[in-house]
Order: sequence, then structure tokens, then C-alpha cells
Amino acid sequence: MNPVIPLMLVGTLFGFAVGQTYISKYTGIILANVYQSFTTGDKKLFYESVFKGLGVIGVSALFDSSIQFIVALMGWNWRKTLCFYIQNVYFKKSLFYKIIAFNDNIDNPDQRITSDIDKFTTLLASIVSNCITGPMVVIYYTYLCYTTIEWYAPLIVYAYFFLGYFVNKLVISPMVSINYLQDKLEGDFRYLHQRVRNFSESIALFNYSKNKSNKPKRKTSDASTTLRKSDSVDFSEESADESTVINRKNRTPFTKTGNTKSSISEEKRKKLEEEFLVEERQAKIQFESLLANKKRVIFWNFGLTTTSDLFTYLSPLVNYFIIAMPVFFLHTKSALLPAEVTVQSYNCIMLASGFSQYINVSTNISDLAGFISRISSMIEVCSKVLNDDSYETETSSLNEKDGSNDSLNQEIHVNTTNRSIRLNQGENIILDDITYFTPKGNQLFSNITVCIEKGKNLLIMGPSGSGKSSLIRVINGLWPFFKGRINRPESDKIFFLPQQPYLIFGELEEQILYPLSKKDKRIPKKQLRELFARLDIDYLLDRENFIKKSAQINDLTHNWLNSLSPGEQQLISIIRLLYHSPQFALLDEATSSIPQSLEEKVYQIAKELNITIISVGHRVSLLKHHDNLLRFDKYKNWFFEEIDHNQ
Ligand SMILES: Nc1ncnc2c1ncn2[C@@H]1O[C@H](COP(=O)(O)OP(=O)(O)OP(=O)(O)O)[C@@H](O)[C@H]1O
Repeated sequence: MNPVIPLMLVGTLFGFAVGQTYISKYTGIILANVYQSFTTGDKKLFYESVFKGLGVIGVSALFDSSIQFIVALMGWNWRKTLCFYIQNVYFKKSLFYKIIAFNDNIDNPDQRITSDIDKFTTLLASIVSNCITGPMVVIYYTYLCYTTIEWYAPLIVYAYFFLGYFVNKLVISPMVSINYLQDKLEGDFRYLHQRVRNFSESIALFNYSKNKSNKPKRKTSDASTTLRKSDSVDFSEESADESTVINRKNRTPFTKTGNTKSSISEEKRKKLEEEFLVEERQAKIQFESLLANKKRVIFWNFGLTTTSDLFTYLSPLVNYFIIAMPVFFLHTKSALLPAEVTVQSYNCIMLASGFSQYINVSTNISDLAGFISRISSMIEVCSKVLNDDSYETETSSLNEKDGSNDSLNQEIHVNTTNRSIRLNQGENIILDDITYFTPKGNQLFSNITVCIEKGKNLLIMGPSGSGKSSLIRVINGLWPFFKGRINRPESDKIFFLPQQPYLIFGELEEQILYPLSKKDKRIPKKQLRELFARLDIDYLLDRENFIKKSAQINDLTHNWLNSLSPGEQQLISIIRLLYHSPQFALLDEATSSIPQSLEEKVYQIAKELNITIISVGHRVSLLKHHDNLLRFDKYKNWFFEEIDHNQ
């Protein structure tokens, strides 16, 4: 991080704060002159004061807006630094996956990066600004109060401020944990709705069938089963909104927010369970918890703002008390001139305002503490996971310059004495005595020893949840394994296709280039069409061209891909594999949504391209495309056998 820009910003802010503090003194003097002109009837003094006032107030306003501008820039700059820092770590060594798969301490990492950092840096910048301008005002007006009144004037203002500070502190302490919880609940609530958006079609389809089965039997006329007009209207109403009409009946309005605890009452939960769709119910339960905690935040905030406002509003009375001291209590003066009162009062008010900036800071500290806790725990977990060897299966790549035989099977990284990964030049993948677990520590399989030679496809079959995909994750390096040795080519020689295809934001060409991008490489139009034509989906290129030409929407290339069928999506990711032609490909049920005829074609093309495939699948039709079978059973036994194609 380059510290020059933040330091320059803080320096500029300091300069503006000095300017603003200094010029503010003249506002008091000008006010005093205006009052004097009233009491003496001096018209010239009046005009002179108003004219000077215009200049002073104009410059003051400029200083004020400049300070706000610098504060906004500081927030922007800190956000940039912090966000890039966390992003750099987050995307390193697939940490985003590891945090979600292996760590339960970080809820909603996306919210922490996208929203919490922004709020934190904005708030921090305004607090820093208050901390710079506050002391300046306090020091300067302590001096002015002392010179224009007496030594006791600043002392009384100081005592008043410390009283306010301690009262506020009592209220702030419990607010930190409440604010922290609120941020978490907001993130969970947003995530829930995000899931509804992502799975909107599945949810709608499920609820359509649910409502159909729940739908009350319609009355039919005794005489005939033909529908009367009123029946048909009734029917259309029931089916019009498949997910809500039935549930809207007897719906309880959610206007009450329940108790102030973060969870909702059992009675309400039961009611929700009876009346609403699963997603609607979950969203409402989540929202109820959020509202309950928000109510606590509002109540505590009320206490905090009441005490801080009370101290702010009472400060003029304290000032008048200070000014009255020599006349009514100390009897050192018989009376004060109006201009004298104006200047003294103004100086006391400014001193109090310097302190009230601290009180404002203290009201923001509880919010700030919540953000600090969420962001720092994210950074802490990121660096812990990043530096933890137990998550690590690969730390460096093979030295390609060294082509000696020794380097072919060079031991790259040894995490513990009993497990290691070796990288080779691509001749095979060997699993030697591998024992692996789920991230939650449940053992999957022990002592697997398998050699996947180049050119000999391997099929992994077994019951659902037995650990087939997990083995792919272990080979890939996503999951650590407990014991054994893996000897495999470097990551760029192995390609992975998951069951759920991953399409990026971008054009079809970019889908195929991924994980490369257009900046790295381009695919000639002819080659792209040939690739798509081989798997009979070249019509997608035409569709994309049509959408591009008609330019119906700005981000057309992103949106229309979401509406592709699962089969089309799988075919696009298969084309990606064929285009990249790696030495090995790990296909995790990656052809499950395409017809068998196309599946056959895929394996045939892969053979032509010398891609050795390790497939995970359930279809018996897959057997004919593979040479070996790794079979899992539900008793955690594994069997490695050669597939006899003559049977
Ligand atoms: N991130 C995770 N944390 C904890 N457990 C997990 C995680 N991912 C998978 N598991 C568990 O590990 C076990 C093996 O999962 P895996 O995905 O390997 O099954 P599979 O054999 O590929 O199943 P399927 O045929 O249904 O795809 C399952 O019990 C699963 O619930």
C-alpha cells in the first residue's frame, strides 16, 4: 500500500481544519460588532460588519464543504485499499471455497466485502475528521475562553464534557454486540432472498405441484360435471398464482415484531409453518428475527441519542452560567456589555461544539466496533486458512526448466510426514494409499491405491454421498487428505467439469476460453462454429448474433445464458474442455443432462484429442467409454477393476 495519498489527504484535512478553526473566531467578533451597531445606532459599523460577515461565512462554508469532500475521498481511498487487500487474499488458492467449506466462523463473506467495508471506511473517515477538527477547536477555544473570560470557563466546559462522555460510554458498551448481530442478520436475510432469486424456477415449480396436491376438491354439480361460469372463474383464481393464492387465505399480517429477543416466539413459528411456503416461511422467520434485533438497536440508539442530545442542548445553559459567574456569583463585575456577552458566549459555544464532536464520535463507535469485528475476523480467518498447512495440498509448481528424470517425480510439498503431493509431466495420476475425510471430519475412504495411466479412462461409481466427488476434490487439491501420496500432473494439465456447469458473465467465446479470457487469447469465428457444430449447438451462436444485432438489452450476453437448458449449459462446458484439450479431465457427472448419443460423441472426441478422462457417474452406459472402474460401496469398501468390453 502506498501511504503517500492517505497521508496527503489527512494533511490536507488538517490544513482545512486549521483554516476553518481560525476563521471561525471572526464570526464571533462580527456578531459582537453587529450587536454593538444596534445598541449604539452605528449604521456604518452595521454595514461594515455585514460585509465582512459575508466574506467570513463564505470562506467558512468553503472550508466546511472541502473538509467533507476530503472525508469522502479518504473513505473511498481506504475502501479501495482494504477491499483490494481482502480480495487479493480471498481469491488466492481458492480461499473463497475453503472459507465456505471448512470454516463456520465467517457468515456472509460477500456481505463483509461488498457492504461492511464500505460502511466501515465511510464511518472511519468521518470519525477521523472529527478527531482532527475536534482537538483543534478545543485547544483554540480553550485559549480564547481563558483570555476573554477566566480560567474557570474552560474548566467547567471540560467537566461538563467528561460527564457526558461517561454517560454515553455506559450506553455504548452493550450496543457493540447488538450491532454485530444486526449485521449478521441483515446478511442472512439478503442471502435467503438471493437464493430465492437464484432458484426461482425450481421453487415456483415445486410450489406449483404442492398447491395442486393441496388444492381443495372442487364441487361438481350433481347433474353434470360441466363447469359453470362461476366455477371456472373460481378455478382460474386458484391456479392463477400457483404459489400464493392458497396460502393467502387466513394469512396473518406481519405487522407486529414479536418480542425483543433475536428469535421469534414458538407460537408464531408454528403459525408460519402451517400457513406459508417453505421459502416464504423461512424468509419471514428470518425477517422476524432481524426486526426483533433491529428493535433492540432502535431502543438502544434512542437511549444513546437522548443522552448525547441532552448534553448538546444543555450546553448553552452551561455557557450562560459561565458568563454569569463574574456578575452574579463572584461579584467581580457589576454588568457586561452586549458585545462582550456575544464574544464570550460564542467562544464557550465553540469550545462545547469541539467536545460535542467527541460525543458524536462516541455514538458512532459502537457501529464502528461492529464493523471492525466483522472485517478483522474475516481477515484473521483468511490468513489462518491461507497459512494452515492442513488445508494445503499444493504450494508450488514443478520447475519446468529442469527436465531431468529426477524432477519428473519431484516432491513438491510435504505437509505432514504421512502425506504428500508430487507433480509429474502428465504421464499418469497415481493415488497411493489415500485416506480422506469430509471437512467436518467424517471418514470417507481409506487406503485407496489406484493408477490412472494416460489414455486409460477411469469411471468412479458408487452410492450417492459415498465420496466420489470428494475424491475428485482431493485429486484436484481442493480438499486436503489425511494420509497417502498423490502423483499427478500440474493443475494446468488437468481440467475439471462439475455437474452444475459454471457459466461466466460473458459471450459464448468467453465461456469457451474460460479460465482464460479474451485478453489472453481469441478463438477464430470459424473454429468457434466448428466446435459448437460438433455437439449440435451451433444454433446458440446464431442466437447470440441475433441478440447482439438487435441489441435488445445492454447486458444481453450475460442474461440470455441463464435461460439455457441444463443440457445446453453442460454442452458449453464440454466444448470448453475440448477446446482446452488438457491431458486429463475430471468429469463429475458432467454429461448427466445430455442425451446418450451426444455423450458417446463427447467421449469419442476426447479420445481423438488424447484427453484421459476420469468420470464420476451413475449411468451404466458410461461403462463402455472407460477402461477401468473404481467402485465404492456403502460399507466404505472400494474396488478397482478392469472393465471387460467383450461382455
Ligand atoms: N463441504 C462439505 N462439508 C461437509 N461435508 C461435505 C461437504 N461436501 C460434501 N460433504 C459430504 O461428504 C460426503 C461425500 O460427498 P460427495 O459429494 O463426495 O458424494 P458423492 O459420492 O459424489 O455423491 P453423489 O453421487 O450424490 O454426487 C457426503 O456425505 C457429503 O454430505
